[in-house]
Amino acid sequence: LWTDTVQEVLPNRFQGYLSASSNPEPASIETAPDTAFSSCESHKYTTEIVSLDPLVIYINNFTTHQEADELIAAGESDFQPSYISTNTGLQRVQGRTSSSAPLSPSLPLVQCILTRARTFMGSTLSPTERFSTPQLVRYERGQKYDLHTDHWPSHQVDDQGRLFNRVASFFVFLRGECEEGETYFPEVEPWSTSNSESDPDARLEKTFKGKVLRGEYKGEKKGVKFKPITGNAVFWVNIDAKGEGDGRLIHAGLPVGGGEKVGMNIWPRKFYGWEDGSEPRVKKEEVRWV
Ligand SMILES: O=C(O)CCC(=O)C(=O)O
Ligand SMILES: [Fe+2]
Repeated sequence: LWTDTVQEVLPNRFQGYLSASSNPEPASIETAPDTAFSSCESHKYTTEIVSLDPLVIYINNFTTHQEADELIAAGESDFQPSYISTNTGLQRVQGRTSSSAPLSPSLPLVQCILTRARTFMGSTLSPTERFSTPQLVRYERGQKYDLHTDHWPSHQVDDQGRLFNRVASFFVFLRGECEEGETYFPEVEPWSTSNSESDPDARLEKTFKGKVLRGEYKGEKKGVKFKPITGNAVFWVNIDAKGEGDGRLIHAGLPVGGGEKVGMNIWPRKFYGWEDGSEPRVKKEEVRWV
């Protein structure tokens, strides 16, 4: 039962339980309340496309308010000043003043949310392509995350020699009780502003009812920003079909004016071949997930 072949065909939420490194004693398996999985499977989200190219999708009710609170509670004791992940390791930078907490993917609720994200990704992820450890980010008054992209400028190499990158991002607003603090994409024009509308801002307001707004950069109207609303999420694609990073997805967490904003980063990873050409460094059956 504990072979990789079995793992590949199992739903994502069970894969962790069966990994070769985990204890296969059934008694040691942490079980989730039935409600966690049933609410997970029968998700209630709806979607609206903000931009087709690059692809940016607004997701209403990606989590329930209860799930959002439970996710925050799960990471509560692990918040640390935020770092960024670079080619040379983790770094503290002035441009990111929030605090962050990792969320263990083995927690049933976290697995549930990752399963939801995997289902959303449809056929774009293979069963062996996994998610980075999800991350909570918390901002208090004045805290922000300056313009950045979520993908690495060059693909990362896993311990098997495989190249990987963050193909897409979900940013989920888990607590939106704040002023300002929008997630801002200066290079993404919402579709309605490119239509021949006499007042694209009014049209945007009408379409998204205040959830999605025109942004402003150096005094000029530019791009799009998303208001933190508990349970809602923004999804976008970072890496194009050729495996190259799309700089148009540059974005920022604007400074929070007051109150508190908590978000959750979910980063699906895709593989982009092997570091040393096409040859795997290890035999295929020895490959373990990262
Ligand atoms: O806080 C936000 O609105 C965006 C956060 C973000 O982009 C990130 O953590 O990578
Ligand atoms: Fe980001």
